[in-house]
Amino acid sequence: MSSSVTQLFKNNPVNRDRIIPLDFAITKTLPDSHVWSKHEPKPELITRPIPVISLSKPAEQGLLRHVCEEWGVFHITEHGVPHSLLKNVECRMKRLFSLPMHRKILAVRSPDESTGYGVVRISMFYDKLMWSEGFSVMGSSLRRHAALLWPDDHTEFCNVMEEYQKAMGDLSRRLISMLMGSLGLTHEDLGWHVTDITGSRTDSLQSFLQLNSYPVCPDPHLAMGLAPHTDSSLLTILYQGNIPGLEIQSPEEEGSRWVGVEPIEGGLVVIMGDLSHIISNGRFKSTMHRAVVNKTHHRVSAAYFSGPPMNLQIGPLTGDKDHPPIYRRFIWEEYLAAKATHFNKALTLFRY
Ligand SMILES: O=C(O)CCC(=O)C(=O)O
Ligand SMILES: [Fe+2]
Repeated sequence: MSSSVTQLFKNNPVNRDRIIPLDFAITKTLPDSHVWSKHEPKPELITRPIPVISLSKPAEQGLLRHVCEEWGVFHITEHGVPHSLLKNVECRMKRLFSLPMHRKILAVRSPDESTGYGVVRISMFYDKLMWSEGFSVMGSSLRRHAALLWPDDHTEFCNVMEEYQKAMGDLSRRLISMLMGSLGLTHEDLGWHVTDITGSRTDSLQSFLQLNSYPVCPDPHLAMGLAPHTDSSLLTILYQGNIPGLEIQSPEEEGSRWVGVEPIEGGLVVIMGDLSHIISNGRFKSTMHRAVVNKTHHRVSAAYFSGPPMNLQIGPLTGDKDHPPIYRRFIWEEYLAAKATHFNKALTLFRY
């Protein structure tokens, strides 16, 4: 991502005490700092299967628009990312997060940085702490941080993560084309709707990889893995292995119920981000989601966020006169800055 994003994090530093997670490996009871339910009662959970879209069946593209409007989250299968790569990523993540705390701390991100080891950035919006830790990768930060963790032995980790980022980049581009297609738009239209301030078209994606770790929790019903949020991306591709934990807000009863997104073997989860909601003029949902923890399994997930270059102007597709744009035009960087300050209220600031 551009240096202006780095600047964005510099302008919104996080208190250093709040970056280093608890040493979960030696914590046998849930400390008060991590007790959420007294603070925010957990709504009842319901189970409803999340739609599955096979990328090998072009006919299913027709389903896509409906699924994006209704759910904003879906599984994809036959996506072309080798199963062995997914398993390798999972295994490397487990190896990273199983390091002793004194090693992980060597790669801790500094208060004004976006990359490295630490709690997720949204922690700064909550009094309570989450039962999770993360490793954020952007641009060239991967090799720098991995070398701090494993001075003599980081090449394989970096190779796997780079291969994964490449696969996710290709898949993101393919999904974005499909999503535009489902709105009746061509790639050319995407150029028109996503043009830079000088008016020229660009195809390069900006991306960010967030590795999440949710250690085994002594009291999962009182803890929170990752607090409810929407993603600031165009779309996010999530690999969650085979341990459940991701939950989305029920499409029927916003705010009151959560639906568990059960992993499907070899599948990936696609989450529509705020930018898709805006580009589709509010049609596509950027669904509120969260991650819960469990008592028996260490869960890891890899979230790949993608979006347009930072200085590109984006805005709703010019609808017809019955559906005038409900959001103003802006650049992604502006949106991220608003999100860094106003978190879940940022979207409303861009409404007409
Ligand atoms: O770990 C998960 O299931 C969710 C991760 C997520 O929502 C995120 O990293 O933004
Ligand atoms: Fe997310």
